[in-house]
Amino acid sequence: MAVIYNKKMEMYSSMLKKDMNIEASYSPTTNIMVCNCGLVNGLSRKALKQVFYQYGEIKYMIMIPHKSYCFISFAEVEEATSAFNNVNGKYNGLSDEHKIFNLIFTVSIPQTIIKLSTACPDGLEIIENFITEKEEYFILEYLNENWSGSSSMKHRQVKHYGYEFDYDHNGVRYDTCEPIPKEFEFILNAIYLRLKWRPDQITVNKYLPGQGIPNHIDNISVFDEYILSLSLNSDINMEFRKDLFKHNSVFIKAKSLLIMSGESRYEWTHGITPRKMDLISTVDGPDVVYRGTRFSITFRRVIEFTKVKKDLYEILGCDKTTPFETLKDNYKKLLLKVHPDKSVLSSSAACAELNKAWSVLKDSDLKKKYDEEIEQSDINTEVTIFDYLNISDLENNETEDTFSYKCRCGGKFLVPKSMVVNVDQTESLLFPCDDCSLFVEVMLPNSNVSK
Ligand SMILES: O=C(O)CCC(=O)C(=O)O
Ligand SMILES: [Fe+2]
Ligand SMILES: [Zn+2]
Repeated sequence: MAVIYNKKMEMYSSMLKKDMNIEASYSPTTNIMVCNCGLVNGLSRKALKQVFYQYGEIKYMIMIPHKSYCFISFAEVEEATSAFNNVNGKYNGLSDEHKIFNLIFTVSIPQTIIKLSTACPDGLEIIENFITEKEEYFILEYLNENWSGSSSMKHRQVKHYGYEFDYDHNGVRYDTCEPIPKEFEFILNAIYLRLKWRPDQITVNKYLPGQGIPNHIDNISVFDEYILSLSLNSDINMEFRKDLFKHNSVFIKAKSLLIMSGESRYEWTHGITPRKMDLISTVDGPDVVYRGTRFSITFRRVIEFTKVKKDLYEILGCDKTTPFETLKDNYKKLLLKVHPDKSVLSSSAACAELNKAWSVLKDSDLKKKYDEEIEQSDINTEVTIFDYLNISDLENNETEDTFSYKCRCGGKFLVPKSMVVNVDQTESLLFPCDDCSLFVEVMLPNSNVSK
């Protein structure tokens, strides 16, 4: 029997020859190419099998990443012939864009199983089943019930706890933000057991199928060395990129915890492509899986205020004594590295930081002023105020001569009574936490300061 292909099918066969160096066959073989459906348009192995299994013993299904065709191989020519006659050009029961397959017989099929790169960037760790199904359900229930107050970004919804980013001041503030709910406590504890690290800022992202998050590096001057993400309700591919050419797609299952530190946190961007499905590796070869609604909980720790402040010289990799020409060279080199046009690694924050440093240090007057400021800054270290309090806010149960107040870090602010009771002062006083770098400001009774 000779098979006659129309013009369109002839076009597919010449594409096949060009792409894969595989010949179309004008008599039946065991091999069939599905010309118009493949991984790139979301055809899964399962759907392919569903169409063909009834015609005989399927030997291979070859799916090729990023291609709109695929191959199926039967044990016998008769089986393939029957499949061809029943499926080609006919409604096959699948939905939408997959409902009609155009087929050709081929002399052979691609031989090498195409593998997706599964290497992880250094410093990236994925812990599968970090929480149980029950715990996942519990958190999802909580999030769904408490989702009001979230803000809609272009491609997802977000909600912050602990601290939120203040775009006006390019820093974080806790006073406008909901505290971390106690429902998350068991996760924080499990994280602490593992990393001896306790996050204090949480972002919950909600992605519908087709939504994603642009490639980015989490702000390095606000958050410290770990960025964690717990995935809920749907698996997903996260894209990691470094320089222009390094790209890894990492498949992240629901209930798993992603830990970014080291290179993966500081040198690779991460992002989620807005798509309804993902390409994944299976033991049989590549496949597609469809996304559901996904929640992710990102855990971060805010760098205490004093650490955030970076010396302008440090930013340019120099010091006070570096000659002007070297400063200028460094600035140019570093800018190339972070500039959005030059590299996917770009972070606009890094770019802005460099420009800020250079705008001051290139100007001899400003530089002189800045040098004087640094000398002064040992004396005027800035502090972060955790809360403004009246004496009545303080707890009286510490010791006979001391009030106390709980810090969000678990530590305490200790306030000697002698400093605040029956004192003839009209101002307020600052008291440090005994465990972290935060302060409370206590208004004295005579004070007129209202905040
Ligand atoms: O959804 C995720 O897993 C990642 C979220 C993320 O990168 C972020 O919130 O910074
Ligand atoms: Fe992130
Ligand atoms: Zn504290």
